[in-house]
Amino acid sequence: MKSISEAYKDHPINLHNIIPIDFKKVHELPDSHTWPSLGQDSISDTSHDQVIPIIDIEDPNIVKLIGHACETWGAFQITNHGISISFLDEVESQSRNLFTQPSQQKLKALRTPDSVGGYGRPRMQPFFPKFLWQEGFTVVDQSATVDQTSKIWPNGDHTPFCHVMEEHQKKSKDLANRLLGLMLDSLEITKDDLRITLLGSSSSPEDLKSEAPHTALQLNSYPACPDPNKAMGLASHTDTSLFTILYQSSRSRGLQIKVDGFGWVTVPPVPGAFVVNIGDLLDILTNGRFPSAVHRAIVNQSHHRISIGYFYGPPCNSKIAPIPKLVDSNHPIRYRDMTWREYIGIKAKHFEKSLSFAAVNPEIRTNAQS
Ligand SMILES: O=C(O)CCC(=O)C(=O)O
Ligand SMILES: [Fe+2]
Repeated sequence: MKSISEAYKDHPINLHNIIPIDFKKVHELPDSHTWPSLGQDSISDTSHDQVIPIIDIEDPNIVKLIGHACETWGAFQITNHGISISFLDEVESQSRNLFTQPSQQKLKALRTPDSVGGYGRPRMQPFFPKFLWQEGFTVVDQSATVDQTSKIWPNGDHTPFCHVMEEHQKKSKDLANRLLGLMLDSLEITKDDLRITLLGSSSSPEDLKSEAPHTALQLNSYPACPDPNKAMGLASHTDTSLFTILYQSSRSRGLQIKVDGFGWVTVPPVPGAFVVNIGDLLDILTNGRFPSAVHRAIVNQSHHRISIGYFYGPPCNSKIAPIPKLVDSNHPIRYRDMTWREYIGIKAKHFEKSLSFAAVNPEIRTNAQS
């Protein structure tokens, strides 16, 4: 069975699209990074700030609150989750530390065209004619990360970074498990129902535990930008995860979610909170009940913004299909069965139209693609 990292190898990206510019040397927005058609669309409307709910994980109504947020917005912010602000500050500061290294050092950890982990531009880059104002570092495999970061920081200085990222992945995994349970409860779906869809009826509950979920930590860096209204951090997209747990630095706004009837809504940073957004895989598994959130990151002139996304996925050999209990005459089946690997292939080819390609009837579009 191929791993997901191996599945990505089937869809290599052009090297030109991987190497970020040296942002420190750029004082005017280059034409290569100027998005002419953004106009007013890039300006956030602060009056809509409170649309995406902020939920305390210890709230007695947590199941209802999470279910409502997922169905309505495909996203929410979660507080009181047990991961301390001081720890998150450390994760942010180690990420900042990596991105403030000289360009020639960071390039030593450049991901190869067919790999997921390491330093580089976002995987979505090839879908756009203009470059994004972003550089990223993806942590998938701990030993590869140790290897790559030891090239960025010679003399063993990579250890604190690697240690904190490993801890963050562990803590995020526990939180993701807890959130998944709450999301399923809100739909009256058990973990067994989910397991049978993902791994088949001959699998056992131990299989879901022993088959490690596929996860990745995505560190995003958006340096202060000379002309933010003409630049784009990460363009409109949905995540290829069950859901994503995102930490954003509290100093500057940047994340926006597209909401029907509102347009682009800014998700303001709440100190210590995570943004949770539904990804394509949970959209498919819930038969569209939890829509994958369309989102993007805009940039600003004064701050170097950092965000850290934990992409939570099912085991690598999973089948992705609507859970039968969520399909009935009122909720006709929206998506066809496929393996996760097949979906990665669809995404690599069709990007934002991927959910339509997974739909039984492509005319029935999810609101993830409006
Ligand atoms: O930086 C952000 O707020 C969004 C990051 C994001 O969407 C991603 O990493 O997929
Ligand atoms: Fe995203």
